[in-house]
Amino acid sequence: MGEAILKTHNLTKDFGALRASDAVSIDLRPGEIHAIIGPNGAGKSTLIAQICGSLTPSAGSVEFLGQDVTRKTTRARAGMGLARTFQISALAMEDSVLQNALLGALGAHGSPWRFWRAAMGDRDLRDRAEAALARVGLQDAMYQRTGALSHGQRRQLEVAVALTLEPRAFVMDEPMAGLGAQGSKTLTGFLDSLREQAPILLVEHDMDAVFALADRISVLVYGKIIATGTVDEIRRDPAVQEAYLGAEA
Ligand SMILES: Nc1ncnc2c1ncn2[C@@H]1O[C@H](COP(=O)(O)OP(=O)(O)OP(=O)(O)O)[C@@H](O)[C@H]1O
Repeated sequence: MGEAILKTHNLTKDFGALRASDAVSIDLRPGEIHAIIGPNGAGKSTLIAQICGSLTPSAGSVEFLGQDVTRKTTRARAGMGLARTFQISALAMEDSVLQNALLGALGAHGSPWRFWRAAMGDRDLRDRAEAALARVGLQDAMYQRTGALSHGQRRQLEVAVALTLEPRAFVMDEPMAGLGAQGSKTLTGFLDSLREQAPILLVEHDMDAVFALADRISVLVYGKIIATGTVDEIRRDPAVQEAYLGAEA
């Protein structure tokens, strides 16, 4: 695997006396799914928020595509191709699937009606939106109301929206949350193929999904990375078993 696309260097975040991220250094390499796991309150969301720019670190830095982006806004990072998905659904439920993909392509969520009318007429944007929908398997649902999609299909649409921006890396926050067993299985298969498009930093509680998908896993406990390795290495690691996986492993 080549040079890392995304890296953190000693990323640290204090909330008063609580150190929620403690000198976290991880990287995301081309073509991989790197999962971050850890018990509730371990600092997974805090870490992702600093990587994406919605939370300022107390110390340390974030590097994306070889650039130090620690001081860049969320929007600037997104513009460079850092695609965050699934944290809060940004989909407009009353709009059609195609409209949502188009608005993503336009980077214009929340823009007035006349903007999207213009977007519908823009062949290039429309091609990009349609290609992204085809990529996630939603080409037949293009004209459906987004609110009528299943939870799993909405996740796929969120990925399509992200794809229209030609992402260089995905950061995914619990994509399996709220999906049933079948939905998780379908989404797992889909994410498996998505890593070729752009590598995925995946925070996920569903261990079946993590073990099925991850090329590498990092285990976060009390804000610190206690181990990084392949699925087998992590399953066998005594410190990980003690701190987190227990009988599950
Ligand atoms: N804005 C904040 N102010 C104060 N403390 C915070 C804040 N955000 C998070 N924390 C604390 O930081 C620690 C890490 O929280 P975080 O939400 O990052 O963990 P997590 O691993 O994402 O948990 P979960 O798996 O439950 O989502 C927790 O002790 C939490 O209470």
